[in-house]
Amino acid sequence: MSTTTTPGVRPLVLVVMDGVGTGTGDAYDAVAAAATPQLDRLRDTGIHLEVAAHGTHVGLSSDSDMGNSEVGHNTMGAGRIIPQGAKRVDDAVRGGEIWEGAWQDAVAAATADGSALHLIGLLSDGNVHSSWDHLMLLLDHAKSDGVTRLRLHTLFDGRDVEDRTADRFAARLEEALVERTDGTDLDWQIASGGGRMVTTMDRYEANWGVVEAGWRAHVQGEARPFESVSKAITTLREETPGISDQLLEAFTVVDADGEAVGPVRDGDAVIIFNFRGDRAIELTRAFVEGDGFAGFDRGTVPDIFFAGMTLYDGDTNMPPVRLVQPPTITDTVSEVIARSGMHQLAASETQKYGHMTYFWNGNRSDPFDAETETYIDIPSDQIEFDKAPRMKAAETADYVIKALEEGGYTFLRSNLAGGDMVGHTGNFEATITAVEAVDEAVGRIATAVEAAGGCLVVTADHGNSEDMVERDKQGQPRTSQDGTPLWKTAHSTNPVPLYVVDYSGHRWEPAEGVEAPGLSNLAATLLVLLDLEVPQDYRPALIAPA
Ligand SMILES: O=C(O)[C@@H](CO)OP(=O)(O)O
Ligand SMILES: [Mn+2]
Ligand SMILES: [Mn+2]
Repeated sequence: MSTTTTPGVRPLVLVVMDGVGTGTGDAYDAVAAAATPQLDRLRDTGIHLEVAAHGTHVGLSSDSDMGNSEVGHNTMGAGRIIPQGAKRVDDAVRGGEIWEGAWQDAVAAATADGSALHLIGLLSDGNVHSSWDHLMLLLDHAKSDGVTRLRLHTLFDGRDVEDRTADRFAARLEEALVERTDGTDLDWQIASGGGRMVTTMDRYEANWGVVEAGWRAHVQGEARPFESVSKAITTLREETPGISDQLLEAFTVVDADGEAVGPVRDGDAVIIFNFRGDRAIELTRAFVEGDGFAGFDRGTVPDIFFAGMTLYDGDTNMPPVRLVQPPTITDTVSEVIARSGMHQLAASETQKYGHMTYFWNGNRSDPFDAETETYIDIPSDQIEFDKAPRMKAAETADYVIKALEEGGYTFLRSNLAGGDMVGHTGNFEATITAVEAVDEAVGRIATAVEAAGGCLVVTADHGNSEDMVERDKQGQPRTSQDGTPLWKTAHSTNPVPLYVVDYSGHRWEPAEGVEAPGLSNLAATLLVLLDLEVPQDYRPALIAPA
């Protein structure tokens, strides 16, 4: 039996099954297709609720927006619905603040003799990391503010939008450029690009080589040369039939003499237009950090004006200059728990480490109280995740189980990444394996929580693996030309399960009259389970003493 540092309080364990929502149970639901005896057991023994994890429930603009890890973990940790992502930028556009300050400085740099404005980001309308509309607005304002030389560095998605649409997005962008430059002497061009999982958008320092590939392509103009972005996409697809947009090799667009059309030079202005930080921060650091930068050998770093769309890391104040200021999220649930003196553990593999720490804590990397909080980062594999779909589920469970056996922690939270990361590959069979590994890990944790006389809460941050096919407007599965399913790599708008099983003898029942239960109700639920006071502005708990 474990001893906890807070007498009389049993350990509370939260497991976030990343990207494991509740689907229809049809032939494209990898969660239903997987054998999940452990989750079935939880559903039968404890409280089972379904909560919303998308759209306005997590602070996004509309209920057609799928959930994602950033907003999901922010919302779970904050206990409130905070305006998020695209919506934050939309508000700044509406109020006009976005075109003041940093934007004006970027324009000033870019319109000085011979200089250019570089826009780097994800070419997508998925609204998870970037917004198509924001990019168009940047182009409009660059034109009205007199930016004559503009270069775009485009990362292909295939993850938040239908896969194998990079060519369509590139064509749309080319059209948008023509619309704005036709009949003018504006020199605006696409200068480089690549698939987001191999170019630039690494996260949590899992693989700096990805950022280095982007740096060579966007900044130095030294990646594989192509005469145009469309030529790059066609050729790379011919070389690897069926390749996902996420994996398209980094490239540089060159002119007839083989010269890169848009490397970043001294005096230029660079803006990363992604609003989400986890996959934008590493390239940001490569631009703004001094000699201490250790990610990779940058060569000569151009002396430029740099701005990000918004703040990507609150603790390190990165980037120091941004177009839109971020929301401040205070009194998050782990801050409240830290104030009570209870000890906390956060464990996750690298791919979701910042989700369980930084996003969970309202965009703050450091513990609130280093004396009482421990963060464990379990290194993720550096291969495509459908090749090793069990990911680090077992290892993550090992840490939680060991911590429970040794005692000392009152609140232990962890993330199991497989349902989401493998779901993003669009590989249905591998996603089933990933979900089964998650199920086993949850089962082992449940056994340890029971042995410790604790309480277990299991939920998810958004859907993904439970809906693995692209659908038409009527919700019918779409197929490729050869009749095979058009596998989906993106998240979903489905609800997620919430299981509460208390092995300590406390008895709970679902709280009555909670309106539109969602992820924002989790924090109060946890505080009630810990017998701590719930801050007044939190959304209510979903359980009450029976
Ligand atoms: O991989 C990512 O960056 C996003 C999808 O774009 O997934 P998640 O929100 O689950 O981290
Ligand atoms: Mn997620
Ligand atoms: Mn995801």
